[in-house]
Amino acid sequence: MITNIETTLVEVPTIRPHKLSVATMNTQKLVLVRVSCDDGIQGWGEATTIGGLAYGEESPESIKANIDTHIAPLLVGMEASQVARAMAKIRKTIQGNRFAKCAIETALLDAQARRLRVPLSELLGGRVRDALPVAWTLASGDTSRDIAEAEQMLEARRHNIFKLKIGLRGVDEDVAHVLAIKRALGERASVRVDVNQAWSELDAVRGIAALQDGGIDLVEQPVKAVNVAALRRLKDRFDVAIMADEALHGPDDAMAIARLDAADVYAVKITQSGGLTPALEVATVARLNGIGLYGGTMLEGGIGTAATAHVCATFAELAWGTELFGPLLLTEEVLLEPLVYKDFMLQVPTGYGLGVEVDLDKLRFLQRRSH
Ligand SMILES: O=C(O)C[C@H]1C=CC(=O)O1
Ligand SMILES: [Mn+2]
Repeated sequence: MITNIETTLVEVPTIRPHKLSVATMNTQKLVLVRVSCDDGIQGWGEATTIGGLAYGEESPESIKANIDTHIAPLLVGMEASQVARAMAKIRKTIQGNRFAKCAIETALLDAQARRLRVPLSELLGGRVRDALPVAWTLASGDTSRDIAEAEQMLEARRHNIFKLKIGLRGVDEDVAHVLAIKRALGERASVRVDVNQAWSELDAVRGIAALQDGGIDLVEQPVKAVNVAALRRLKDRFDVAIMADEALHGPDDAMAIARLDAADVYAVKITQSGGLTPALEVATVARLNGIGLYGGTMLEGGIGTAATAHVCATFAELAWGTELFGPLLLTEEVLLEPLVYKDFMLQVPTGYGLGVEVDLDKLRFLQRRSH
């Protein structure tokens, strides 16, 4: 039986400013959820988002309030091992709140996988891989600093895929910045861009033409999320891969975008999808429509990152790898043992459940420091 659900907000500084077109992050606010059950088993989930309300319509504070006030009371007293039944009740009763639902589903599945003594991936159909390629985002805002950072990552064999955040500056300035980095790294790395919706369609036509010529491999969400028609026109016009990110809010969007043939690649995010099960559905829609997969992040800490890793470990094809580097952007670790990154890959945890243990002392310390 589910006996208690607790949500915790902790604010952690990033290792350097992380500049996106929608926000500059100097800290990240982690939203963590713990579900306790009467058999003594606990499960953890995460509902971290980016930039307060700058990126999406759920804020860390609204997620906490809605879980505490509206979602937890629905669940307490329910049978903890019946995860699908619990989630069906929430999905029927609660509109929206995808991030909150994701954290709850993650925690329930973590608890259930621990109960069954299997890694979470085995509850999701079973893993076909134990390690995932992992990109790093260069977003210091400074070209030479970004190049130095990329060189360090290549040298350490931690990342050889780089995603550049653009859209804050003018198109020409951004293109010059990206192409300078691509020239410096050459064939040693895959260089991709994420515009985070900042461009008009005309900007995108100009920008993508130059990026494609310069050897950039992928362009993520160049135009507004709602403008799926423009995304489709860009996909038709260019050979470079076009990825849908903010346009994807779960399986229904995945279906709609696939019907319009508007993207080459989907960024699968468990939070944006509303949970692990709907994220798997997004991936299935992609597979059935010949759309490539990429494991996305909302720059979560170790819990959300591990959860996505278990999901991505079940994908037969993962042509574009992942960007599951969230914990590496933070100055503080919330896990007792950090996730393992080596040889350009994130190792998918092998222990029961998420396969990660939360450092409760660290969490208390971070909580005190956040207030
Ligand atoms: O993809 C996004 O839009 C959000 C996020 C993922 C990596 C990163 O640096 O920012
Ligand atoms: Mn993105």
